[in-house]
Amino acid sequence: MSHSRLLELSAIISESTKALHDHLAKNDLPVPAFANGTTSVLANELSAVQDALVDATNELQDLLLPPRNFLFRLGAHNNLIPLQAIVRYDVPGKVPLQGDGITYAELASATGLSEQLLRRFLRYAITMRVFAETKGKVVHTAASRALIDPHLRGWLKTGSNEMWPAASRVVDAVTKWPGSQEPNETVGFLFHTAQYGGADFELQQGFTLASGNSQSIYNVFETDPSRAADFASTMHAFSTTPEMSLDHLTSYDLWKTCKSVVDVGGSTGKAALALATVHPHLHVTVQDLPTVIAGVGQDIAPELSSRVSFMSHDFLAENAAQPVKNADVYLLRWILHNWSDKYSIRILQSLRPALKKGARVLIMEVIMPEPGALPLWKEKDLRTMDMDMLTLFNSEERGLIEWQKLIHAADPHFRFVKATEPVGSALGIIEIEWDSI
Ligand SMILES: C[S@@+](CC[C@H](N)C(=O)[O-])C[C@H]1O[C@@H](n2cnc3c(N)ncnc32)[C@H](O)[C@@H]1O
Repeated sequence: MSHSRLLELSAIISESTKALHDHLAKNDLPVPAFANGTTSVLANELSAVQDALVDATNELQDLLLPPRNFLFRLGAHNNLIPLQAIVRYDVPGKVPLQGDGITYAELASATGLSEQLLRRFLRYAITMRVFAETKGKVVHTAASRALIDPHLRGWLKTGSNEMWPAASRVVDAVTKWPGSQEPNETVGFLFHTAQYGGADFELQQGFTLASGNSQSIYNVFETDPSRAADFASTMHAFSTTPEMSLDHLTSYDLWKTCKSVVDVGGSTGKAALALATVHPHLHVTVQDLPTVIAGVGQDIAPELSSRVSFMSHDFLAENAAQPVKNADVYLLRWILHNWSDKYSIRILQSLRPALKKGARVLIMEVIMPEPGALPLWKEKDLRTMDMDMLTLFNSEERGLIEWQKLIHAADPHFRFVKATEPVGSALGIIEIEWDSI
């Protein structure tokens, strides 16, 4: 590294901070602050400045820490201890949103934790800027206040109760089952099917997947409503961000020229309803597992009910062939990243008997960037998702070349048309044409 890198970083930080400050001042917007939870959500038009600042300040810190301290920070597995305690004892809901805060003694009595233990948990969390302490009292920061949102709290519960213990055994699982593509040979699967109660399950191959591998955490959670609710919150927290907005789907250019769509693994029909609302000429069939589809669609607005229908279909059942023939488009949104190549190929192949020449298959998924193509903090978020897919499903987030290989492996008659990454969308759209009779 040249000596001037420090000065380059300092210039980026100085110029970007000034641009940010001027924008906020000119538009009379609040300045991001930790104290008492002032919002730090920046508008879209500031994202380039935000990217520059977050990456440059991180790089500067990373350069200045001695490698040993740097590694200690990276390997701080116990960051999740106070965070798990905070959500389990609902500390965010017990700290006043206004005023000068709450004493540790008051908070201890509200949570049932001892004052000494609560103080230890919170003082660690405070070093991560989750809560702050002023004059001996606990007050909110932006991050602790965000945890009042039940969905974000559910996400942190799933993260600390389910994903954390599972993550600790991922390397054991890949060592035990090298190269496996089986969803039941992941620690995530074993964990989710083990008796709830912590990470004391045995790492063993104790399962034969029922009905053509359709068993998944979606099914397993159905037997445990509280875990299911936290997981549903996690999915809600992920899927309601602007990056996951269905506008990125409905604004795709293909819809104007087609009439019939099958939303494969379409869950409770949110994407289908959005498509049918924005494009009044479209008819959409939603398919998902029977347990997901049961009872769905009763309360659809009358103007949509004739154009959105629901059917159960297990895309991995024995000899599963797509039952809706000759649709114009088959949509797979956020499906294949849950499955290894072996099963993703099977899911794509199961469409073939239904496809007419020229039919389109749309795969809406993360398209992993090449290293360095995105701001590092955003790339890291995506690589986090990739690790989650490995943990839970033995699957992966794929880059464009991997998507193209997968599609070709499913059938050379699947012709790659284009990949589009709508501005501001977490998911890209890969368009494939069925090029056979
Ligand atoms: C990550 S969700 C995506 C849902 C929806 N497409 C969306 O974009 O929000 C994956 C969906 O696949 C469904 N699924 C899982 N295994 C399935 C199977 N074997 N057959 C049909 N659907 C399945 C799940 O029930 C779930 O609704």
